[in-house]
Amino acid sequence: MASIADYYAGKSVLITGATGFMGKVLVEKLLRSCPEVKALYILVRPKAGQSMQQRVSDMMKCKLFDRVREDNPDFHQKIIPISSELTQPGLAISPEDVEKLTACINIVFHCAATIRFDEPLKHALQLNVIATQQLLSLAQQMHHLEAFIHISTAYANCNRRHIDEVIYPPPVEPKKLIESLEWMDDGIVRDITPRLISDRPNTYTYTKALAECVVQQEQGKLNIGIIRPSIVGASWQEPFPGWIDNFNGPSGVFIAAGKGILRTMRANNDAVADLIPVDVVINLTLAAGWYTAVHRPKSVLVYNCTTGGINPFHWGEIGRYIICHHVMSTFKRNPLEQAFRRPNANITSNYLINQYWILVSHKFPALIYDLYLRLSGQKPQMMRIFNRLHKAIGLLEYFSSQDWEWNSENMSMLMSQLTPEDRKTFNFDVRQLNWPEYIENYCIGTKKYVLNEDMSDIPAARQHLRKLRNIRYTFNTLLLVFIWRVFIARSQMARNIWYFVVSLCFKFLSYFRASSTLTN
Ligand SMILES: CCCCCCCCCCCCCCCC(=O)SCCNC(=O)CCNC(=O)[C@H](O)C(C)(C)COP(=O)(O)OP(=O)(O)OC[C@H]1O[C@@H](n2cnc3c(N)ncnc32)[C@H](O)[C@@H]1OP(=O)(O)O
Ligand SMILES: NC(=O)C1=CN([C@@H]2O[C@H](COP(=O)(O)OP(=O)(O)OC[C@H]3O[C@@H](n4cnc5c(N)ncnc54)[C@H](OP(=O)(O)O)[C@@H]3O)[C@@H](O)[C@H]2O)C=CC1
Repeated sequence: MASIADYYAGKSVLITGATGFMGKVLVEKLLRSCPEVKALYILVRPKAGQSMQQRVSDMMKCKLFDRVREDNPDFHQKIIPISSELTQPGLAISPEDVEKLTACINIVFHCAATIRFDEPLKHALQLNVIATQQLLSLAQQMHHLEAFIHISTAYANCNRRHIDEVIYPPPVEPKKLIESLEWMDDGIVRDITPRLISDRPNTYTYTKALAECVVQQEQGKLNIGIIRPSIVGASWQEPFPGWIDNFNGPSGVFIAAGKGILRTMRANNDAVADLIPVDVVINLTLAAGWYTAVHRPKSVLVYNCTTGGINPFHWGEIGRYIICHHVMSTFKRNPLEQAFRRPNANITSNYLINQYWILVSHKFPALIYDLYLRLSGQKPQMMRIFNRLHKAIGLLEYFSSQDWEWNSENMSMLMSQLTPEDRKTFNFDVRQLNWPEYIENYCIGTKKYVLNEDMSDIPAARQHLRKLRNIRYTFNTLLLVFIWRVFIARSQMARNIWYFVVSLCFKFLSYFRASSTLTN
């Protein structure tokens, strides 16, 4: 049986979303583990004042590509950027580029999407559904296409508790929705969005479900595979542990906890925290590309790429074990710079307890800090930061307070098809994943690669934590003295206790002094 790397040798691959988190890891892994791949065509748009070329050359300088750079300093020659804006008709690809792509592409990996939970429905539909439709049309014109791999999400059907590796009927026929929304202005669409998304929490999961349906409609014409990852986190092993480049999902939570901003969060202790490392997802994606092209399954194969059913890890464990132990101790050993308070976060499933801690540990310190900023002539900012944090956490809570069960038989089937060598090179066996170790590397990764903090500045960050600890002790002592003074002024009994304690202290001191004079 030919290995995965043998299969990709001499192949031209088209990747959308290559500048994103997962896309970059896909590009890197293909270049590193399939060095004979012919060319990687990546659809890129100019963004934030940067041209397409600038963006691609910046991307290739990223630390993620260090290992590839070592193996092959000329790796950039294999990357061919194609200018494209996926929300435009024809994906805004020039006729010359269309000709080039249709003539040479063998495999398509469609990663691009908007993953924002608060995306207006029209935009999410444009990017996640209509762009997918357009890409499928382009794929049908490709003369040598062997496989089309679509990246979906395990939460596309989060309105169900048990999710099989099948494409469920869509909430609405995508074509009808596209036609209806076309004539509606943004205000009307905003008003009807909650009714449309119904039992899904956001436009993201809703449009990803519609996209799966759009992909399925092409199943007679193309060889298609759909990958459904759960919550994608930092890399486990490759190209090095802990690589991550965004604030999404758990990363933002870890950073906010490490900065001492996030002190409380709501999660269901018994629910599975279905994190999956990005390198696992990418290894499975490449293996699925190989399998789809070589074995040409009759219908679309869906791969639920999750950990819950294989190596479960619960929010409660994260709360007790990870937050209290690993995340906090990792961040105390390797503190983030300029922390607001010492890291100390707790997970609770109780709404009222969470609200209490939000008031005491979030809003009250923010208010005091903003008062200090105002008094020192600076602009208050802490309350604004906390309001944004609460909005973000509120959007994530849907996923951390419920439980899903994914069937992942196709993942096991795919593993059984790999040669022993490929099973190592394209490892997606999550049974071997050691969660505490993974989370520790994840936390360090957020410090190094998301916040770009220098590990040599750790002593200064520790010093800052010590200063915060002293501020807290001083503040608590002053608060206690103040409360006690108020209490004493109002109660005779409190005064009596106070005089009794003070006289006891004096007696103890005089005894101590007398006995030390005797021994001298
Ligand atoms: C203990 C363990 C518990 C873990 C508990 C996790 C539960 C985890 C459940 C996830 C469940 C996913 C399940 C579906 C998985 C998918 O299928 S897809 C991937 C999931 N998608 C996401 O996670 C995206 C969610 N995020 C969003 O939708 C938006 O970011 C939000 C939450 C609406 C916030 O929007 P916003 O206020 O406009 O802020 P945003 O534009 O994101 O960021 C503004 C700036 O702040 C920065 N920033 C953002 N966050 C931070 C931060 N924490 N610190 C510093 N700066 C930050 C950004 O970099 C950005 O900077 P600029 O680019 O402007 O310079
Ligand atoms: N991250 C996660 O936890 C999970 C992700 N997924 C799925 O994986 C895929 C990749 O996600 P991830 O890498 O995290 O997402 P990112 O947000 O990091 O990347 C999205 C990519 O899509 C591109 N893109 C977005 N809009 C456009 C546009 N209008 N025209 C051209 N390109 C565009 C972005 O390009 P640009 O750089 O120009 O913005 C970027 O390359 C998505 O399909 C997502 O649904 C599934 C489950 C979990």
